[in-house]
Amino acid sequence: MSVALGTTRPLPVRTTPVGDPGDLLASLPRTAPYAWVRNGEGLVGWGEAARVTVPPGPGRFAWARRWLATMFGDAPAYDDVGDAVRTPGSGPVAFGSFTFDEDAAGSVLVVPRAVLARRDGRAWLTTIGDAPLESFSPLREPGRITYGDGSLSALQWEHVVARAARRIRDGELEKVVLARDLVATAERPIDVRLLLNRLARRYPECYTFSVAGLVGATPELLIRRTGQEIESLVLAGTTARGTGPADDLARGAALFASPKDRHEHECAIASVRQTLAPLCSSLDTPDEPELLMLPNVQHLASHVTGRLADGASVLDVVAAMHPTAAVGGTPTRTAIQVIRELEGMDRAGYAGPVGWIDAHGDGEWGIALRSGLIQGRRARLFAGGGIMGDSDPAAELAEAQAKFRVMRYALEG
Ligand SMILES: C=C(O[C@@H]1C=C(C(=O)O)C=C[C@H]1O)C(=O)O
Repeated sequence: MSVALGTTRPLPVRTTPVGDPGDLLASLPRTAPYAWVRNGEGLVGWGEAARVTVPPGPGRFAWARRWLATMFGDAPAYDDVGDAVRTPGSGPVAFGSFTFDEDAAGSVLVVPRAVLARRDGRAWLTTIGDAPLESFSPLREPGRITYGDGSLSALQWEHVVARAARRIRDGELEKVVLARDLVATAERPIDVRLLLNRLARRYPECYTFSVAGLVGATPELLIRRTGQEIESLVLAGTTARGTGPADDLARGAALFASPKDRHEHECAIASVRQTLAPLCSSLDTPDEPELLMLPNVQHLASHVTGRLADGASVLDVVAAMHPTAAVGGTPTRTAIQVIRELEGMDRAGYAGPVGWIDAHGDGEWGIALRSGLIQGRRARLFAGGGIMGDSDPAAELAEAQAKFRVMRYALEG
């Protein structure tokens, strides 16, 4: 069965099971795709059945929620959204990217015309409308990549870090996350699909994403909602990879024992606990973090699980959580003010929520880290880290450089 999507432009929606589609990312026909993939599972989409720019301001998530209700209806019956698969991510889906700063323009929601998905051995295809789907266009290499400073040079950014650390020592705040940008320019237009393929291959444990030009592979899951169950992976505290297994182990042990990094992590966990607790009937946050080893860095990581007390959608939970202290700071309001004052750049969607939501309010949203904003031949790349009172500017710069490696690899191969 198929029904109308939206009120002004009714379009038929159909979700049907399909055989194993192989590599989801290899199925993308065009260069401006939507993606959310980890370990070969997830959703990819293309085409646009509907797209909206979310107005900035404190009510932006509520606005987005209302827009979704007019598009999908409020908790519709599966038959009413043409959904024969009936699982999180089947039926119509919106991909979204929200700017880090609620006052910045550029948050978007897009309902792709086609979504291909795989989870737990099942695969399905959702289509919206009756027009034929786009045909495949070959992948394009971007050619040579050159890099330039974004808003601040490395040296200027180190000064900014030093100023932030001083303000923390003076007692104005406890933690602030500062980032910088680099501008990459390619010889030819950048084919986002090529970046996605490289990211997913090199960083299978991360969420490889693409929404409206924002592309990356983030290790940080802000929130997953599956019915009443929620999950989050909180990261804060970072060290580089070692020169070999023994060095990795030694660096990991030093990170685990570092009071600066443990304090930084505790700020992030506390902010997540504080925002999730009122929404949950049960919430489990580990007493101690674990080590997450990625190809470029190691992080302190805490896996948080809980059960929602009422019918909050994944976007309601995103609204409550963003920005966590992993990307903002502690206390949140002061940290946001310090970021606005010191960073000297617009973060756009970097460190903002990115992900998808279905018609039943289930979905997965990450924090858009290890990412870049792709526009034609240009890419703005972003990376940063948590600054504490005893932060060493040179070490923070080195940490940001290690994080930039993700997108540099995506561009250069
Ligand atoms: C800010 C970034 O990452 C965040 C900061 C971290 C840290 O300072 O240790 C670790 C993981 C992320 O929560 C980034 O990747 O740009």
